[in-house]
Amino acid sequence: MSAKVNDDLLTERRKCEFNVEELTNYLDGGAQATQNRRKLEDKVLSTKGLFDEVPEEYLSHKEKYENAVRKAVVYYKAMKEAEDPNQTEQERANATYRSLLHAAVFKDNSPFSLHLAMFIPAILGQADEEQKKYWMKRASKMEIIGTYAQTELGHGTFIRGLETTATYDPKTEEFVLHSPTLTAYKWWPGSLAHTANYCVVMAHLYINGKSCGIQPFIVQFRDEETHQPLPGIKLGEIGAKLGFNTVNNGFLGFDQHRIPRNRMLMKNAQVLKDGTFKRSPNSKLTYGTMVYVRVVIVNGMANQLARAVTIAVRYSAVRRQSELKPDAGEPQILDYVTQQHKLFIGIASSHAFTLTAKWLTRMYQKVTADLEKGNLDELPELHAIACCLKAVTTTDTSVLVERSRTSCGGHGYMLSSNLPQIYGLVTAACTYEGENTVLMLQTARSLVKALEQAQSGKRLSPTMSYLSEKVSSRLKWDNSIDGIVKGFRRVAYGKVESAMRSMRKYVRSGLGPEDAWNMSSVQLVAASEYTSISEADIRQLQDTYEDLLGKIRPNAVGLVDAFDFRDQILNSTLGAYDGRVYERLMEEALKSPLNAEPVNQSFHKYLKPFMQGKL
Ligand SMILES: CCCCCCCCCCCCCCCCCCCCCC(=O)SCCNC(=O)CCNC(=O)[C@H](O)C(C)(C)COP(=O)(O)OP(=O)(O)OC[C@H]1O[C@@H](n2cnc3c(N)ncnc32)[C@H](O)[C@@H]1OP(=O)(O)O
Ligand SMILES: Cc1cc2nc3c(=O)[nH]c(=O)nc-3n(C[C@H](O)[C@H](O)[C@H](O)COP(=O)(O)OP(=O)(O)OC[C@H]3O[C@@H](n4cnc5c(N)ncnc54)[C@H](O)[C@@H]3O)c2cc1C
Repeated sequence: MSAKVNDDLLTERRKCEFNVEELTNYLDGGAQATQNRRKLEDKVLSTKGLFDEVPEEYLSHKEKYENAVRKAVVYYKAMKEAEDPNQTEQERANATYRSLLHAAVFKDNSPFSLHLAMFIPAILGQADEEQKKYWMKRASKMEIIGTYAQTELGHGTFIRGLETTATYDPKTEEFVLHSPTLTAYKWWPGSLAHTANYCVVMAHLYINGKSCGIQPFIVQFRDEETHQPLPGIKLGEIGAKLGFNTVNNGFLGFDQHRIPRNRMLMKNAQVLKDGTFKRSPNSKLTYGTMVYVRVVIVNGMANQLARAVTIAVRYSAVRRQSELKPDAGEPQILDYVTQQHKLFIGIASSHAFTLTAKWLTRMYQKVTADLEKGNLDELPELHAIACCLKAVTTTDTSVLVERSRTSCGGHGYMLSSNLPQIYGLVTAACTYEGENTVLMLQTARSLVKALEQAQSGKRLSPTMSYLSEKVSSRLKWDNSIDGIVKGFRRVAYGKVESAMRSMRKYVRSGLGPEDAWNMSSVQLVAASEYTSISEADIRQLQDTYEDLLGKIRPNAVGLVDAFDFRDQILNSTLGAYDGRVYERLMEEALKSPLNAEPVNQSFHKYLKPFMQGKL
């Protein structure tokens, strides 16, 4: 088949009104960063053995995992070999995140994800200097593979309810890890089942029968040579899931398993040899790894959303369907304004999330640097904002990826489009690292507090200051960017204020504060808007919006080209740069194992006897 680029895509690219490369450079952080990223992609993607001969989706559960481990090893080595010693670690990480290189290798996700995304960050954030030096030497070279084991069968959200115990034995200077009940089993950690041999375990520390809160421990659970589970360890895989099937999520139980004292990660709280417990300056510092990952997730969502809309926009430029005007031929489906509405929000949101992620990362770096100096002032605000942005970006991305999928009609339902798998990946993020409703309620908690402070005349931090603005009852609507931002602030203020009024009403009616909170929690998460925007304002806004869709239309393909994803990274029959959608759908269909023989054996075994009444 010819490698000619689809004519419609060629026309779209000619129509584009802006410099695509310039936008790509902006997203990468400069022209040099774009060149470096492309060099990295060239090197890694030319590695032998990195790709599947049989599409991942035709493998069994076990084969998928084994194949993913094979590829993870090749990929990790290729990444190491491609490292440019002249780049900083941050520059290398930026290039890796931006390109989504691992998506070329795994349609699902890597069995090493947790080692990189949580085990290493947990050591960096929770270990003291000596521990960090020792463990990072091994973990950074992957001499050991680790995961983060917090969630249990009975508790994920409520960390203080975790049942795994770590009881200090001063006689032997050891901790005894134990799972007293079935619900105490660790349940969910990625890589845990068959990949990792170490993990950071979050367990309830007891010294002399006294609770010392939830603390992190580094635990070896498989032999480094034989990979057999160690004595006192019960281990397995949790089974098939909507996605994440190559991540190897597992369960883990302890039966009086002993570990040396220095395996408690002691940056924040410490246990001395004699059993003296030294408290952390703030018990929530133990939750630091989660805060870090919530920050990283925002950037991850921006990139995954960009990938999904790239596929859907290119497909929508190639696909022609129905009639808009009689005898004018079938239009590209991208000409339907409803299609533009479905997809252009995805492009815009991806850019918004990218900018938000940059801002949030800077805030995270500042607060972390302050923490190192013993200043914890901005930790609560970082927590509140990271919770909210993680929840909002994962929820929106899930909706927008699913919309991208359905916007491709039937072909979007094919696994070969890769849209269902992208959905599987992003919707998982609505649950992991803190279930979204729970995280929104954490943010609501600090908003209510801030409003109370504003009402008592206290100064608020810049991110919350809109709660102290004098709000007139009738907002004069203004369609400029500033006006829209003001409108959003007004709506946000109205939501917090109405939720608070509702809580006060419940308290006056005799409910305790916790019950009043629960009764008002729907409002706290997404209160009906007490906004004073009128119907006429909305109509005007809608006109502006439709006008903007028309302005974006000629640039839509350019905008997604600017994300600059390689075909291998899109990994999709519908989204490739050349737009050979139909050819690719047929090529992929022919790879189905059911097409290997003209008559399937089930005909002779079942169908024929059934149809001939002999069964
Ligand atoms: C080669 C290079 C390659 C590079 C590649 C690199 C990797 C690529 C990376 C790519 C990107 C994507 C990654 C993909 C892979 C990921 C895979 C999946 C990972 C999934 C892992 C997980 O899924 S792992 C488990 C997460 N599990 C949770 O997430 C539990 C949520 N549950 C809670 O987090 C707490 O349970 C909850 C609710 C706060 C209540 O905690 P609680 O009950 O103790 O506290 P209360 O509610 O009582 O609150 C009391 C006061 O504490 C305050 N506070 C609470 N937390 C605070 C905090 N953190 N900091 C400060 N303050 C805090 C609060 O604001 C109150 O303040 P106040 O009193 O002043 O109002
Ligand atoms: C793909 C995937 C990978 C994961 N990887 C890991 C890992 O590597 N390591 C690890 O330790 N864990 C991991 N997890 C577990 C994950 O962190 C938890 O599932 C998550 O924190 C949610 O907890 P839960 O399952 O207990 O949900 P629950 O808290 O039981 O949530 C169920 C419902 O109850 C509601 N709810 C709960 N509490 C409240 C409340 N206070 N107020 C209002 N509503 C509430 C929730 O909103 C939700 O609707 C993973 C999960 C997934 C899906």
